[in-house]
Amino acid sequence: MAQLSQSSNHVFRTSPIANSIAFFDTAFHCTIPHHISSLPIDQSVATKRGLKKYGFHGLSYAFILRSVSQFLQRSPESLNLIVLHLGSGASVCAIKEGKSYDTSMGLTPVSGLPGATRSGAIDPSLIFHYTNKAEKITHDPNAASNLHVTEAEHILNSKSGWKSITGTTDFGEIVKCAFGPSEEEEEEEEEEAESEDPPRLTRTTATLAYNIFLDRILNYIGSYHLKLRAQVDALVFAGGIGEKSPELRASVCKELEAIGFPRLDEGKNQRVGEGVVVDLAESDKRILVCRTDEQLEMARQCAGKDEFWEE
Ligand SMILES: Nc1ncnc2c1ncn2[C@@H]1O[C@H](COP(=O)(O)OP(=O)(O)O)[C@@H](O)[C@H]1O
Ligand SMILES: CC(=O)OP(=O)(O)O
Ligand SMILES: [Mg+2]
Repeated sequence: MAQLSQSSNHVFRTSPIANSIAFFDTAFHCTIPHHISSLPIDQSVATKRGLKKYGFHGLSYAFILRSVSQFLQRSPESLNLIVLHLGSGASVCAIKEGKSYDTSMGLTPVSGLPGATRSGAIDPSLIFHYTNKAEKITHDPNAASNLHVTEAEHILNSKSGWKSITGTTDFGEIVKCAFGPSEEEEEEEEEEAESEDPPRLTRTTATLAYNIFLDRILNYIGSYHLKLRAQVDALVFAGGIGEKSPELRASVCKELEAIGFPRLDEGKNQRVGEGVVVDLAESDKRILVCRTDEQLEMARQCAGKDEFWEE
């Protein structure tokens, strides 16, 4: 938020007469049913402090829903989708009858899928393993203030994920290393690297990061497929990784054959054709890639407001 507000200040300074319009990346998820967005905690605390699942990447999901609806020539209200927005921050959304029904990020983007520097969902007690005063856990608020939990939160948000395992935030590099040619020399180097600090990109660390990501993605697809009662019109890949990694798409889709998704057309998967939405396999359950565009979604939502066109 600090970075965001700094860039807003820059805009106010450089373009003082321009209208400023704010978009909430959470707005798309306001349709998530109460029991899904609610946390199993004291409800009076939750309500008073606004503690619930908000979800993120909403602008991207809005763009994807509209684009897929146009591509399939079906109304958004008739569509059930499982959408994977896989970028530096990654999330999954179950769209039921054109509305967000569940999503993997929560109160903050740290929950759900792991990402470039985020841990994703973990056992919450893990944060106490990052504090040096964990033995002081207590209901006494004065003692609790010494726990340095904010540092643990920083570690889970900014010092975890791919960066913490491989030393890089670039998933493209991770894929190259995990699938690249294996050489003996490289393996020797890896053995040395394992005990090294900070973490380095080796075949072992790259494969671990890749397999963790795949495993967590499958957790959500399985869960959302069931929640949508197997009535899924399309699985959609989006975001930098979803759009550019044929390896990850192939790994995910191979597992999905078990729940009735079609076999991926490997030619189409390797060379995704032109267009905002591209089909990778034709069947009742489609597998699509969508080149998402959050900026265009904001511009489109602005352009749709009559008040901005009045003289
Ligand atoms: N060819 C590729 N294969 C796999 N991942 C890729 C490839 N090209 C880019 N990426 C990854 O896409 C991610 C960035 O995606 P993007 O949606 O732009 O993220 P964000 O908006 O969250 O910064 C980076 O992790 C980058 O490494
Ligand atoms: C919420 C989030 O992770 O955003 P981004 O994909 O831009 O990192
Ligand atoms: Mg992004």
